[in-house]
Amino acid sequence: MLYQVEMTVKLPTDMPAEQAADIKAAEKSYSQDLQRQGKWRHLWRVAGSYSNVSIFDVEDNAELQALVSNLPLFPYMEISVKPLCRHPSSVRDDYS
Ligand SMILES: O=C(O)CC1=CCC(=O)O1
Repeated sequence: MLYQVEMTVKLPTDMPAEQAADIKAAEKSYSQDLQRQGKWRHLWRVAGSYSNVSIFDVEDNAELQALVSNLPLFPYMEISVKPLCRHPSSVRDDYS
């Protein structure tokens, strides 16, 4: 199943810079691993913000919940999820 996930990062303003850098590095490593597995299909920055729009390709709601809740930045993000299905006018054949 495909999901559009929008994540907005809200780090506490008083978080030490080194701690923030460590969490961001862990987030990058975690997300790149999922991208290489094909589970995190797209990762786009929303221009002008500290938000991203991502497309996940996972088995079901439970797998999405597991992956997203393990994000190192999860405690510091607002997240919205929209399930996607194929558009009848789409000419692409590389997703279901
Ligand atoms: O910077 C972000 O949008 C948060 C994030 C998600 C994956 C990643 O590497 O950073």
